[in-house]
Amino acid sequence: MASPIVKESTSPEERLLKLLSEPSVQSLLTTVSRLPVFSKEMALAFKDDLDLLLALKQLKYFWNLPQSQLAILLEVMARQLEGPSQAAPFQEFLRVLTQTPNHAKNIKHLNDQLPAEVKAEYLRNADYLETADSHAVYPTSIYRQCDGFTLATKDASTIEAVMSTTLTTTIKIARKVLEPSNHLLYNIYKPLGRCVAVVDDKVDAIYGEELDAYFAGHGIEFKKIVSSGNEADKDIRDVERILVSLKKVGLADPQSKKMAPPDDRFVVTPTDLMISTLTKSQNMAAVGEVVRMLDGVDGMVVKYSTQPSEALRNISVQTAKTNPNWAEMEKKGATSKLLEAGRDGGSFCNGVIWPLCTLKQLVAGCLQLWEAEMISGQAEGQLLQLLVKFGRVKKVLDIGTFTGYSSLAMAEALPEELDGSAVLVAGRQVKLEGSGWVTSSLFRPKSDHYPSGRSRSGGRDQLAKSCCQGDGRVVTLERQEEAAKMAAENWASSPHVGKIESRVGEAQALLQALASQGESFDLVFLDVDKPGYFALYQTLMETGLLRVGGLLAVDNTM
Ligand SMILES: C[S@@+](CC[C@H](N)C(=O)[O-])C[C@H]1O[C@@H](n2cnc3c(N)ncnc32)[C@H](O)[C@@H]1O
Repeated sequence: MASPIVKESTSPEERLLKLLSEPSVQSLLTTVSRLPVFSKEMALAFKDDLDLLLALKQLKYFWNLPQSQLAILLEVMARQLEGPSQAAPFQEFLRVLTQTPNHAKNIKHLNDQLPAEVKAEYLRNADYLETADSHAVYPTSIYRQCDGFTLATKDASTIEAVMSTTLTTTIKIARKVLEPSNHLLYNIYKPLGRCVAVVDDKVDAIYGEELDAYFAGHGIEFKKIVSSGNEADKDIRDVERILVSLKKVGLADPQSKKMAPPDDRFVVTPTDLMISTLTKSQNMAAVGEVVRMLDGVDGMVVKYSTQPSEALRNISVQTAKTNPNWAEMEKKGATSKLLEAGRDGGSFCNGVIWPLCTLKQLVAGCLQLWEAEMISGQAEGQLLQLLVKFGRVKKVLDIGTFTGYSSLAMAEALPEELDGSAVLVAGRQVKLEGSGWVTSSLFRPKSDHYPSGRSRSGGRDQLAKSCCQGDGRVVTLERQEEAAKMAAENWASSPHVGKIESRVGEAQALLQALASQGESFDLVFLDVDKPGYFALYQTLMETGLLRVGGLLAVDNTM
């Protein structure tokens, strides 16, 4: 069995592939994978060689075992069946294999590198096991086996189910386990890459240093969770504390993976806030259930609410994709300030672009993505559209443009026809009565709007005015020139672009200017820096910018 692994001229991985391609090894592995290794019969059959029984119990799962663990198990097999001399080559092979970066990767990952006929044979076995003994190819743990079956009446009004779980464990009583030459712990933890140990403070006081030295000496990451060894402290709270510590080092029940560790949770939305508060609570079982429910809310809303237009979807995608530019621009001095979420930390934004950038990426602390999170997105966009339609709104003030999502969402819901002199059509073209087609780039904002300083012809001005000051209109305010620019690019492909007028500057100053022009709006959407809300609210009320009977929607207030 050992011959393929002793050819020292080839890499350990190549030797392992050779070993797996050996007909006798392939036959051994596929046969063992089909054995009922946890059964009483099997235990009794190997009662005189428990080391072999233990190796077989694990070898059954060879497909999902780390490469180095397979090497260890084959060494045990060789030793138990053929004697120490046959096992020796495996020890040397294990030494070189564990120095390769991939030794902790599962055997099934080698699949594609195997010769075609060998690979086909392993896959045939995996296919067979998938139905005959699915746990053998999809184990949740190699120490646990679950089974069950259900019977149902034809109309499924009665269902009878039987379920079982079988656990197996190995207890070894050994001396000098922490001596560097003792491989008992090494054989278990080296293939896994790390060891997490729960020890009481007495054990830590006596053996702590030796434990540290053993794992450090073997190059195995070691995490120690020390708890009180006093009898008086051993109650359910101690168990909970240990479980929380295990979760912190990344050992959680795979079923509860969605419950992000509290320290990592990036708090953005009110839902996040609830989740992070709950996960810090003590009663983890009940809390876990609630957290999972809350965690699913955003996804559910996105999935089941009306889907956004292509143009709005593109804004989400573009914002996520181009957002890293913000930090770059900040470095180059192209923006004067980072957007408010990064500065005051008090901004709550909607997490609707989560499908595009995962929470993990956000947690990675990358400010750029944090900023991308400021987009209002699908759920809020739909609500804003609903408000516009139900309120028969014609004039909207959008305070906080960012990359233009809320402006376009509301523009889409506004009445289509403007003032009769121009009709918006798909794409970027408009038809003037008595004239040909003209592109909507003619709807260039006024010089104090974004983008500023471009030349305009009188006719174009008139057209821009007639469209922007027609029945359906969104005026949107943004302090960041770059954000406003991005928004303008995002709207460009929408047939509703002509309804949007972008103004760049501090919201308070822009509001005063609008008020002095005698403007008033049916709907105001306030979505800027949260500490500034109250002053802006006062201006809106005192200047009449929000018409009597108008509607004020304020983001992130719940
Ligand atoms: C939460 S985002 C707006 C999101 C946007 N409504 C959407 O639908 O995607 C807030 C935006 O307001 C801008 N902003 C924050 N405080 C401002 C202020 N005082 N005046 C003008 N703009 C401001 C920020 O630069 C940022 O782009």
